[in-house]
Amino acid sequence: MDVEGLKKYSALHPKPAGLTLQYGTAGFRSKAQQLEHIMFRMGMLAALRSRATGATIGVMVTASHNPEEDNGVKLVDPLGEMLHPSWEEYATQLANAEDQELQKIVTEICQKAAVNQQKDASVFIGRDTRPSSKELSQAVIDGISILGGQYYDYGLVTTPQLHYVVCCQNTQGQYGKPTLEGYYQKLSKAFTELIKKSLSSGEAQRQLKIDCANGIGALKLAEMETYFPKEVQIQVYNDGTKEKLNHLCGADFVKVHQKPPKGLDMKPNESCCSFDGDADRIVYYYMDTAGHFHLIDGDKIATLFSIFLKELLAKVGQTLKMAVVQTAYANGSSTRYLEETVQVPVHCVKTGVKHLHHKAQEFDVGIYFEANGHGTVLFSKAAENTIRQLAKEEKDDAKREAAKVLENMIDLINQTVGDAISDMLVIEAILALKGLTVQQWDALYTDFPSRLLKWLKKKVTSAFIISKNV
Ligand SMILES: CC(=O)N[C@H]1[C@@H](OP(=O)(O)O)O[C@H](CO)[C@@H](O)[C@@H]1O
Repeated sequence: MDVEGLKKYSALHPKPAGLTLQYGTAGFRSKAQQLEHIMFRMGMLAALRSRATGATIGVMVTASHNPEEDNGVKLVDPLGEMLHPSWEEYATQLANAEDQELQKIVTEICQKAAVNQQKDASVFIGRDTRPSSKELSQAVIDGISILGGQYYDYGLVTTPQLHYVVCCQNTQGQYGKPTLEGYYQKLSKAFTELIKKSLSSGEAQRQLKIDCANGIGALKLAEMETYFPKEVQIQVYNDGTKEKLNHLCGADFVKVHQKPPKGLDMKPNESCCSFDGDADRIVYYYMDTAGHFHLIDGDKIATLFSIFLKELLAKVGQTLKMAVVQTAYANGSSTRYLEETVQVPVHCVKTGVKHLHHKAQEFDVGIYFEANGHGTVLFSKAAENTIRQLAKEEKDDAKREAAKVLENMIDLINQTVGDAISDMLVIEAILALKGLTVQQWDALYTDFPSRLLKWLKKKVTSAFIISKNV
Protein backbone atom coordinates (compact mmCIF):
# COMPACT_ATOMS: atom_id res chain seq x y z
CA MET A 1 0.00 0.00 0.00
CA ASP A 2 1.26 3.50 -0.88
CA VAL A 3 1.14 4.89 2.68
CA GLU A 4 2.23 8.43 1.79
CA GLY A 5 -0.24 8.54 -1.11
CA LEU A 6 -3.00 7.34 1.19
CA LYS A 7 -2.25 10.15 3.65
CA LYS A 8 -2.23 12.72 0.84
CA TYR A 9 -5.49 11.54 -0.73
CA SER A 10 -7.37 11.05 2.52
CA ALA A 11 -6.45 14.67 3.35
CA LEU A 12 -8.06 15.65 0.04
CA HIS A 13 -11.27 13.81 1.04
CA PRO A 14 -11.29 14.28 4.83
CA LYS A 15 -13.90 12.80 7.11
CA PRO A 16 -15.86 15.56 8.89
CA ALA A 17 -15.09 15.36 12.61
CA GLY A 18 -17.62 13.34 14.59
CA LEU A 19 -19.61 12.23 11.55
CA THR A 20 -20.78 8.61 11.61
CA LEU A 21 -22.85 7.14 8.80
CA GLN A 22 -24.52 3.74 8.67
CA TYR A 23 -24.75 1.43 5.69
CA GLY A 24 -28.47 1.64 4.85
CA THR A 25 -30.82 -0.57 2.85
CA ALA A 26 -28.85 0.00 -0.33
CA GLY A 27 -25.57 1.62 0.73
CA PHE A 28 -24.72 5.04 2.18
CA ARG A 29 -27.00 8.01 1.70
CA SER A 30 -26.81 11.54 3.11
CA LYS A 31 -26.48 15.22 2.19
CA ALA A 32 -24.04 15.39 -0.73
CA GLN A 33 -21.53 17.62 1.09
CA GLN A 34 -21.08 14.96 3.80
CA LEU A 35 -20.12 12.22 1.38
CA GLU A 36 -16.74 12.93 -0.18
CA HIS A 37 -14.81 10.79 2.30
CA ILE A 38 -17.42 8.03 1.95
CA MET A 39 -16.97 7.95 -1.82
CA PHE A 40 -13.17 7.88 -1.51
CA ARG A 41 -13.39 5.01 0.94
CA MET A 42 -16.00 3.09 -1.07
CA GLY A 43 -13.61 3.35 -4.04
CA MET A 44 -11.02 1.68 -1.80
CA LEU A 45 -13.53 -0.92 -0.60
CA ALA A 46 -14.52 -1.75 -4.18
CA ALA A 47 -10.86 -2.36 -5.03
CA LEU A 48 -10.55 -4.70 -2.02
CA ARG A 49 -13.78 -6.51 -2.89
CA SER A 50 -12.53 -6.91 -6.46
CA ARG A 51 -9.33 -8.54 -5.18
CA ALA A 52 -11.31 -10.78 -2.82
CA THR A 53 -13.65 -12.02 -5.55
CA GLY A 54 -11.24 -11.91 -8.50
CA ALA A 55 -13.92 -10.02 -10.42
CA THR A 56 -14.99 -6.52 -11.48
CA ILE A 57 -17.05 -4.61 -8.89
CA GLY A 58 -19.43 -1.69 -9.57
CA VAL A 59 -19.77 1.62 -7.75
CA MET A 60 -22.85 3.69 -8.51
CA VAL A 61 -23.02 7.27 -7.25
CA THR A 62 -26.71 7.96 -6.68
CA ALA A 63 -29.28 8.70 -4.00
CA SER A 64 -32.07 7.26 -6.10
CA HIS A 65 -35.44 8.75 -5.10
CA ASN A 66 -34.00 11.15 -2.47
CA PRO A 67 -34.01 14.92 -3.04
CA GLU A 68 -31.48 16.38 -5.45
CA GLU A 69 -29.34 17.77 -2.60
CA ASP A 70 -28.65 14.26 -1.26
CA ASN A 71 -26.34 11.70 -2.72
CA GLY A 72 -25.29 8.16 -2.02
CA VAL A 73 -23.43 5.09 -3.19
CA LYS A 74 -24.50 1.58 -4.16
CA LEU A 75 -21.91 -1.19 -4.56
CA VAL A 76 -22.44 -3.89 -7.16
CA ASP A 77 -21.16 -7.45 -6.70
CA PRO A 78 -19.76 -9.61 -9.53
CA LEU A 79 -23.02 -11.01 -10.90
CA GLY A 80 -24.79 -7.69 -10.64
CA GLU A 81 -26.27 -8.26 -7.18
CA MET A 82 -26.05 -5.77 -4.33
CA LEU A 83 -22.88 -5.96 -2.20
CA HIS A 84 -22.82 -9.17 -0.17
CA PRO A 85 -24.13 -8.50 3.39
CA SER A 86 -20.91 -9.91 4.91
CA TRP A 87 -19.07 -6.90 3.43
CA GLU A 88 -21.53 -4.28 4.69
CA GLU A 89 -19.77 -4.41 8.03
CA TYR A 90 -16.39 -3.69 6.37
CA ALA A 91 -18.00 -0.83 4.45
CA THR A 92 -19.28 0.73 7.69
CA GLN A 93 -15.91 0.23 9.41
CA LEU A 94 -14.00 1.90 6.57
CA ALA A 95 -16.58 4.68 6.20
CA ASN A 96 -16.36 5.67 9.86
CA ALA A 97 -12.61 5.25 10.45
CA GLU A 98 -10.74 8.42 11.38
CA ASP A 99 -8.41 9.60 8.61
CA GLN A 100 -5.26 8.47 10.45
CA GLU A 101 -6.75 4.97 11.00
CA LEU A 102 -7.41 4.22 7.35
CA GLN A 103 -4.29 2.15 6.71
CA LYS A 104 -4.90 0.04 9.83
CA ILE A 105 -8.56 -0.63 8.89
CA VAL A 106 -7.63 -1.60 5.32
CA THR A 107 -5.07 -4.07 6.68
CA GLU A 108 -7.66 -5.49 9.09
CA ILE A 109 -10.22 -5.96 6.31
CA CYS A 110 -7.59 -7.67 4.16
CA GLN A 111 -6.85 -10.08 6.97
CA LYS A 112 -10.47 -10.83 7.87
CA ALA A 113 -11.64 -11.21 4.28
CA ALA A 114 -8.47 -12.95 3.01
CA VAL A 115 -7.73 -10.25 0.43
CA ASN A 116 -4.50 -10.70 -1.47
CA GLN A 117 -3.23 -7.15 -1.95
CA GLN A 118 -0.97 -8.21 -4.84
CA LYS A 119 -3.90 -9.19 -7.06
CA ASP A 120 -5.37 -6.97 -9.80
CA ALA A 121 -8.44 -4.93 -8.94
CA SER A 122 -11.02 -3.68 -11.43
CA VAL A 123 -13.96 -1.37 -10.77
CA PHE A 124 -16.71 0.02 -13.01
CA ILE A 125 -18.16 3.40 -12.01
CA GLY A 126 -21.44 5.08 -12.88
CA ARG A 127 -23.32 8.13 -11.69
CA ASP A 128 -26.74 9.76 -11.82
CA THR A 129 -27.56 13.31 -12.93
CA ARG A 130 -27.25 15.05 -9.52
CA PRO A 131 -25.04 18.16 -9.68
CA SER A 132 -22.81 16.64 -6.96
CA SER A 133 -22.36 13.25 -8.63
CA LYS A 134 -19.44 14.11 -10.94
CA GLU A 135 -17.20 15.35 -8.17
CA LEU A 136 -18.16 12.48 -5.89
CA SER A 137 -17.36 9.92 -8.55
CA GLN A 138 -13.89 11.54 -8.83
CA ALA A 139 -13.46 10.75 -5.12
CA VAL A 140 -14.39 7.10 -5.91
CA ILE A 141 -11.70 7.09 -8.62
CA ASP A 142 -9.11 8.42 -6.14
CA GLY A 143 -10.02 5.63 -3.70
CA ILE A 144 -9.61 2.92 -6.33
CA SER A 145 -6.38 4.39 -7.64
CA ILE A 146 -4.72 4.77 -4.25
CA LEU A 147 -5.04 1.00 -3.75
CA GLY A 148 -3.61 0.38 -7.23
CA GLY A 149 -6.92 -0.64 -8.84
CA GLN A 150 -7.97 -0.13 -12.46
CA TYR A 151 -11.28 1.54 -13.26
CA TYR A 152 -13.60 2.27 -16.12
CA ASP A 153 -15.90 5.25 -15.72
CA TYR A 154 -19.22 4.77 -17.56
CA GLY A 155 -20.25 8.30 -16.59
CA LEU A 156 -23.99 8.98 -16.64
CA VAL A 157 -25.87 5.66 -16.49
CA THR A 158 -28.95 4.28 -14.76
CA THR A 159 -28.21 2.06 -11.75
CA PRO A 160 -29.48 -1.05 -13.59
CA GLN A 161 -27.20 -0.27 -16.54
CA LEU A 162 -24.19 -0.34 -14.21
CA HIS A 163 -25.40 -3.67 -12.76
CA TYR A 164 -25.76 -4.96 -16.32
CA VAL A 165 -22.24 -4.06 -17.47
CA VAL A 166 -20.69 -5.50 -14.29
CA CYS A 167 -22.51 -8.79 -14.84
CA CYS A 168 -21.54 -8.87 -18.55
CA GLN A 169 -17.89 -8.26 -17.70
CA ASN A 170 -17.78 -11.06 -15.13
CA THR A 171 -19.57 -13.64 -17.27
CA GLN A 172 -17.26 -13.15 -20.25
CA GLY A 173 -20.03 -11.70 -22.40
CA GLN A 174 -22.53 -14.54 -21.80
CA TYR A 175 -25.01 -12.08 -20.33
CA GLY A 176 -24.38 -9.48 -23.05
CA LYS A 177 -21.80 -6.93 -24.20
CA PRO A 178 -20.54 -4.72 -21.34
CA THR A 179 -21.46 -1.49 -23.12
CA LEU A 180 -24.54 0.72 -23.20
CA GLU A 181 -24.94 -0.18 -26.85
CA GLY A 182 -24.91 -3.84 -25.81
CA TYR A 183 -27.64 -3.11 -23.26
CA TYR A 184 -29.83 -1.27 -25.80
CA GLN A 185 -29.31 -3.97 -28.42
CA LYS A 186 -30.07 -6.85 -26.07
CA LEU A 187 -33.27 -5.31 -24.72
CA SER A 188 -34.58 -3.90 -27.99
CA LYS A 189 -33.95 -7.13 -29.90
CA ALA A 190 -35.91 -9.19 -27.37
CA PHE A 191 -38.66 -6.57 -27.16
CA THR A 192 -39.00 -6.29 -30.95
CA GLU A 193 -39.30 -10.08 -31.25
CA LEU A 194 -42.05 -10.12 -28.63
CA ILE A 195 -44.00 -7.12 -29.87
CA LYS A 196 -43.83 -8.42 -33.48
CA LYS A 197 -46.04 -11.33 -32.45
CA SER A 198 -48.75 -9.04 -31.09
CA LEU A 199 -48.51 -6.50 -33.94
CA SER A 200 -48.97 -9.20 -36.56
CA SER A 201 -52.16 -10.22 -34.77
CA GLY A 202 -53.56 -6.74 -35.42
CA GLU A 203 -52.86 -5.08 -32.07
CA ALA A 204 -53.03 -1.28 -32.31
CA GLN A 205 -50.02 0.96 -31.73
CA ARG A 206 -48.86 1.24 -28.13
CA GLN A 207 -48.57 4.65 -26.53
CA LEU A 208 -47.07 5.44 -23.18
CA LYS A 209 -46.35 8.63 -21.26
CA ILE A 210 -43.24 8.32 -19.07
CA ASP A 211 -42.35 10.58 -16.14
CA CYS A 212 -38.57 10.32 -15.76
CA ALA A 213 -38.39 12.08 -12.36
CA ASN A 214 -36.13 14.71 -13.98
CA GLY A 215 -33.38 12.10 -13.82
CA ILE A 216 -31.11 9.79 -15.74
CA GLY A 217 -33.98 7.73 -17.22
CA ALA A 218 -34.81 10.55 -19.65
CA LEU A 219 -31.26 10.68 -21.06
CA LYS A 220 -31.10 6.93 -21.47
CA LEU A 221 -34.55 6.61 -23.05
CA ALA A 222 -33.51 9.29 -25.56
CA GLU A 223 -30.38 7.25 -26.41
CA MET A 224 -32.50 4.14 -26.75
CA GLU A 225 -35.18 5.69 -28.95
CA THR A 226 -33.57 4.71 -32.24
CA TYR A 227 -33.64 1.08 -31.14
CA PHE A 228 -37.41 1.00 -30.50
CA PRO A 229 -39.83 -0.47 -33.04
CA LYS A 230 -41.81 2.43 -34.49
CA GLU A 231 -45.10 0.86 -33.42
CA VAL A 232 -44.30 1.79 -29.84
CA GLN A 233 -44.56 5.47 -29.12
CA ILE A 234 -43.24 6.86 -25.89
CA GLN A 235 -43.52 10.43 -24.70
CA VAL A 236 -41.02 11.50 -22.07
CA TYR A 237 -41.99 14.00 -19.35
CA ASN A 238 -39.86 15.50 -16.58
CA ASP A 239 -36.62 15.07 -18.48
CA GLY A 240 -34.59 17.24 -16.10
CA THR A 241 -34.21 20.23 -18.39
CA LYS A 242 -36.55 22.45 -16.35
CA GLU A 243 -37.07 21.13 -12.84
CA LYS A 244 -35.10 19.50 -10.03
CA LEU A 245 -34.59 15.77 -9.73
CA ASN A 246 -37.47 13.93 -7.98
CA HIS A 247 -39.23 17.22 -7.21
CA LEU A 248 -43.00 16.51 -7.15
CA CYS A 249 -42.48 13.66 -9.58
CA GLY A 250 -41.01 10.19 -9.95
CA ALA A 251 -42.15 6.72 -8.85
CA ASP A 252 -41.80 7.38 -5.12
CA PHE A 253 -43.79 10.64 -5.25
CA VAL A 254 -46.59 9.02 -7.27
CA LYS A 255 -46.76 5.97 -5.00
CA VAL A 256 -46.65 7.93 -1.73
CA HIS A 257 -49.05 10.71 -2.75
CA GLN A 258 -51.28 8.55 -4.98
CA LYS A 259 -51.44 11.30 -7.56
CA PRO A 260 -49.90 12.09 -10.93
CA PRO A 261 -46.52 13.80 -11.07
CA LYS A 262 -46.21 17.49 -11.78
CA GLY A 263 -45.64 18.20 -15.46
CA LEU A 264 -47.45 15.20 -16.97
CA ASP A 265 -50.77 16.04 -18.60
CA MET A 266 -52.82 12.92 -18.10
CA LYS A 267 -55.92 12.33 -20.23
CA PRO A 268 -58.59 9.76 -19.28
CA ASN A 269 -57.54 6.16 -19.80
CA GLU A 270 -54.06 6.97 -21.09
CA SER A 271 -51.30 4.64 -19.99
CA CYS A 272 -48.66 6.44 -17.90
CA CYS A 273 -45.68 5.40 -15.79
CA SER A 274 -43.02 6.94 -13.55
CA PHE A 275 -39.36 5.99 -13.04
CA ASP A 276 -37.41 6.97 -9.94
CA GLY A 277 -34.22 9.08 -9.90
CA ASP A 278 -31.82 6.30 -10.90
CA ALA A 279 -34.36 4.32 -12.96
CA ASP A 280 -34.48 1.15 -10.89
CA ARG A 281 -38.17 1.47 -9.97
CA ILE A 282 -41.33 1.88 -11.99
CA VAL A 283 -45.04 2.35 -11.26
CA TYR A 284 -47.90 2.63 -13.75
CA TYR A 285 -51.11 4.67 -13.46
CA TYR A 286 -54.05 6.11 -15.35
CA MET A 287 -57.05 8.36 -14.76
CA ASP A 288 -60.57 7.06 -15.40
CA THR A 289 -63.28 9.02 -17.21
CA ALA A 290 -64.61 10.29 -13.87
CA GLY A 291 -61.17 11.83 -13.20
CA HIS A 292 -60.14 9.33 -10.52
CA PHE A 293 -56.48 8.40 -10.29
CA HIS A 294 -55.53 4.69 -10.29
CA LEU A 295 -52.06 3.46 -9.28
CA ILE A 296 -50.66 0.16 -10.54
CA ASP A 297 -47.75 -0.57 -8.22
CA GLY A 298 -45.14 -3.30 -7.81
CA ASP A 299 -47.72 -5.75 -6.44
CA LYS A 300 -49.78 -5.57 -9.60
CA ILE A 301 -46.67 -5.72 -11.79
CA ALA A 302 -45.67 -8.95 -10.01
CA THR A 303 -49.19 -10.30 -10.62
CA LEU A 304 -49.07 -9.52 -14.34
CA PHE A 305 -45.64 -11.17 -14.69
CA SER A 306 -46.83 -14.22 -12.69
CA ILE A 307 -49.94 -14.82 -14.78
CA PHE A 308 -48.03 -14.49 -18.02
CA LEU A 309 -45.06 -16.64 -17.02
CA LYS A 310 -47.21 -19.33 -15.41
CA GLU A 311 -49.22 -19.72 -18.62
CA LEU A 312 -46.07 -19.96 -20.73
CA LEU A 313 -44.43 -22.49 -18.42
CA ALA A 314 -47.58 -24.63 -18.60
CA LYS A 315 -47.47 -24.41 -22.40
CA VAL A 316 -43.87 -25.61 -22.61
CA GLY A 317 -44.85 -28.44 -20.28
CA GLN A 318 -41.94 -28.11 -17.86
CA THR A 319 -42.29 -28.53 -14.13
CA LEU A 320 -40.22 -25.51 -13.20
CA LYS A 321 -40.62 -24.17 -9.66
CA MET A 322 -41.98 -20.65 -9.76
CA ALA A 323 -42.58 -18.33 -6.78
CA VAL A 324 -43.21 -14.69 -5.97
CA VAL A 325 -41.27 -12.80 -3.30
CA GLN A 326 -42.79 -9.76 -1.58
CA THR A 327 -42.20 -7.66 1.54
CA ALA A 328 -44.56 -6.85 4.41
CA TYR A 329 -45.51 -3.66 2.53
CA ALA A 330 -47.29 -5.72 -0.13
CA ASN A 331 -51.03 -5.26 -0.32
CA GLY A 332 -52.77 -8.29 1.23
CA SER A 333 -55.14 -8.50 -1.73
CA SER A 334 -52.20 -9.09 -4.08
CA THR A 335 -50.85 -11.91 -1.90
CA ARG A 336 -54.25 -13.58 -1.76
CA TYR A 337 -54.82 -13.16 -5.48
CA LEU A 338 -51.41 -14.67 -6.28
CA GLU A 339 -51.87 -17.60 -3.92
CA GLU A 340 -55.53 -18.38 -4.51
CA THR A 341 -56.27 -17.30 -8.08
CA VAL A 342 -52.93 -17.49 -9.89
CA GLN A 343 -51.90 -20.34 -7.58
CA VAL A 344 -48.29 -19.45 -7.19
CA PRO A 345 -46.45 -19.67 -3.83
CA VAL A 346 -45.67 -16.30 -2.24
CA HIS A 347 -42.82 -15.62 0.19
CA CYS A 348 -42.40 -12.58 2.41
CA VAL A 349 -38.96 -11.17 3.28
CA LYS A 350 -37.49 -8.00 4.83
CA THR A 351 -37.50 -4.74 2.87
CA GLY A 352 -34.46 -4.19 0.65
CA VAL A 353 -33.74 -5.62 -2.75
CA LYS A 354 -30.90 -7.83 -1.51
CA HIS A 355 -33.37 -9.82 0.64
CA LEU A 356 -35.89 -10.27 -2.18
CA HIS A 357 -33.16 -11.14 -4.67
CA HIS A 358 -31.61 -13.85 -2.54
CA LYS A 359 -34.97 -15.48 -1.79
CA ALA A 360 -35.94 -15.40 -5.48
CA GLN A 361 -32.69 -17.21 -6.36
CA GLU A 362 -34.07 -20.33 -4.62
CA PHE A 363 -36.51 -20.99 -7.49
CA ASP A 364 -36.32 -21.85 -11.19
CA VAL A 365 -38.35 -18.74 -11.84
CA GLY A 366 -38.33 -16.22 -8.97
CA ILE A 367 -40.45 -13.11 -9.41
CA TYR A 368 -39.76 -10.39 -6.88
CA PHE A 369 -41.28 -6.95 -6.43
CA GLU A 370 -41.50 -4.40 -3.68
CA ALA A 371 -44.79 -2.49 -3.67
CA ASN A 372 -42.73 0.64 -4.46
CA GLY A 373 -42.06 -0.74 -7.94
CA HIS A 374 -38.59 -2.24 -7.55
CA GLY A 375 -38.39 -5.74 -8.95
CA THR A 376 -37.45 -8.21 -11.63
CA VAL A 377 -37.62 -11.92 -12.48
CA LEU A 378 -34.74 -14.34 -11.94
CA PHE A 379 -34.40 -17.49 -14.03
CA SER A 380 -32.05 -20.16 -12.70
CA LYS A 381 -29.27 -21.20 -15.08
CA ALA A 382 -30.87 -24.67 -15.38
CA ALA A 383 -34.29 -23.19 -16.25
CA GLU A 384 -32.69 -20.84 -18.78
CA ASN A 385 -30.80 -23.68 -20.46
CA THR A 386 -33.94 -25.84 -20.66
CA ILE A 387 -35.95 -23.00 -22.18
CA ARG A 388 -33.26 -22.09 -24.73
CA GLN A 389 -32.93 -25.73 -25.77
CA LEU A 390 -36.71 -26.12 -26.21
CA ALA A 391 -36.84 -22.90 -28.25
CA LYS A 392 -34.26 -24.38 -30.61
CA GLU A 393 -35.08 -28.08 -30.78
CA GLU A 394 -38.65 -28.78 -29.64
CA LYS A 395 -40.65 -30.54 -32.38
CA ASP A 396 -44.10 -29.55 -31.12
CA ASP A 397 -44.81 -26.11 -32.70
CA ALA A 398 -46.93 -24.74 -29.83
CA LYS A 399 -44.36 -25.74 -27.22
CA ARG A 400 -41.46 -24.35 -29.26
CA GLU A 401 -43.27 -21.03 -29.80
CA ALA A 402 -44.00 -20.71 -26.06
CA ALA A 403 -40.33 -21.46 -25.32
CA LYS A 404 -39.29 -18.75 -27.78
CA VAL A 405 -41.47 -16.21 -26.02
CA LEU A 406 -39.92 -17.26 -22.69
CA GLU A 407 -36.44 -16.97 -24.19
CA ASN A 408 -37.16 -13.38 -25.23
CA MET A 409 -38.56 -12.67 -21.78
CA ILE A 410 -35.29 -13.90 -20.25
CA ASP A 411 -33.31 -11.54 -22.50
CA LEU A 412 -35.65 -8.63 -21.85
CA ILE A 413 -35.77 -8.85 -18.07
CA ASN A 414 -32.71 -7.38 -16.41
CA GLN A 415 -32.12 -10.22 -14.01
CA THR A 416 -29.48 -8.45 -11.96
CA VAL A 417 -31.72 -5.81 -10.36
CA GLY A 418 -35.05 -4.02 -10.78
CA ASP A 419 -34.80 -1.93 -13.94
CA ALA A 420 -37.44 0.64 -14.91
CA ILE A 421 -36.59 0.48 -18.63
CA SER A 422 -36.53 -3.29 -18.79
CA ASP A 423 -39.65 -3.68 -16.60
CA MET A 424 -41.49 -1.13 -18.75
CA LEU A 425 -40.66 -3.08 -21.92
CA VAL A 426 -41.73 -6.36 -20.30
CA ILE A 427 -45.03 -4.83 -19.19
CA GLU A 428 -45.70 -3.32 -22.61
CA ALA A 429 -44.89 -6.62 -24.31
CA ILE A 430 -47.17 -8.62 -21.99
CA LEU A 431 -50.05 -6.15 -22.34
CA ALA A 432 -49.66 -6.23 -26.12
CA LEU A 433 -49.43 -10.03 -26.30
CA LYS A 434 -52.41 -10.53 -24.03
CA GLY A 435 -54.36 -7.67 -25.63
CA LEU A 436 -54.90 -6.04 -22.24
CA THR A 437 -55.40 -2.35 -21.49
CA VAL A 438 -53.97 -0.86 -18.28
CA GLN A 439 -57.54 -0.64 -16.94
CA GLN A 440 -58.09 -4.36 -17.50
CA TRP A 441 -54.77 -5.10 -15.85
CA ASP A 442 -55.73 -2.90 -12.90
CA ALA A 443 -59.06 -4.70 -12.55
CA LEU A 444 -57.43 -8.10 -11.89
CA TYR A 445 -58.23 -7.66 -8.21
CA THR A 446 -59.34 -4.82 -5.96
CA ASP A 447 -56.77 -3.37 -3.62
CA PHE A 448 -57.71 -3.52 -0.02
CA PRO A 449 -55.50 -1.75 2.52
CA SER A 450 -53.48 -4.48 4.25
CA ARG A 451 -53.65 -2.87 7.68
CA LEU A 452 -57.43 -2.63 7.52
CA LEU A 453 -57.61 -6.25 6.44
CA LYS A 454 -55.38 -7.37 9.35
CA TRP A 455 -57.50 -5.31 11.78
CA LEU A 456 -60.71 -6.87 10.43
CA LYS A 457 -59.22 -10.37 10.65
CA LYS A 458 -58.25 -9.72 14.27
CA LYS A 459 -61.76 -8.48 15.07
CA VAL A 460 -63.40 -11.49 13.43
CA THR A 461 -61.03 -13.90 15.20
CA SER A 462 -61.53 -12.33 18.64
CA ALA A 463 -65.31 -12.22 18.09
CA PHE A 464 -65.15 -15.91 17.21
CA ILE A 465 -63.15 -16.73 20.35
CA ILE A 466 -65.57 -14.73 22.53
CA SER A 467 -68.62 -16.40 21.01
CA LYS A 468 -67.01 -19.83 21.50
CA ASN A 469 -66.36 -19.01 25.15
CA VAL A 470 -69.88 -17.87 25.84
C1 LIG B 1 -31.61 -1.38 -4.13
C2 LIG B 1 -32.34 -1.27 -2.84
O1 LIG B 1 -32.14 -2.04 -1.92
N1 LIG B 1 -33.21 -0.28 -2.78
C3 LIG B 1 -33.96 0.06 -1.57
C4 LIG B 1 -34.03 1.56 -1.47
O2 LIG B 1 -34.63 2.06 -2.64
P1 LIG B 1 -33.94 3.09 -3.65
O3 LIG B 1 -34.79 3.08 -4.88
O4 LIG B 1 -32.58 2.55 -3.91
O5 LIG B 1 -33.93 4.38 -2.92
O6 LIG B 1 -34.80 1.95 -0.35
C5 LIG B 1 -36.17 1.48 -0.38
C6 LIG B 1 -36.88 2.01 0.86
O7 LIG B 1 -36.27 1.51 2.02
C7 LIG B 1 -36.20 -0.04 -0.45
O8 LIG B 1 -37.53 -0.43 -0.56
C8 LIG B 1 -35.39 -0.51 -1.66
O9 LIG B 1 -35.29 -1.90 -1.65
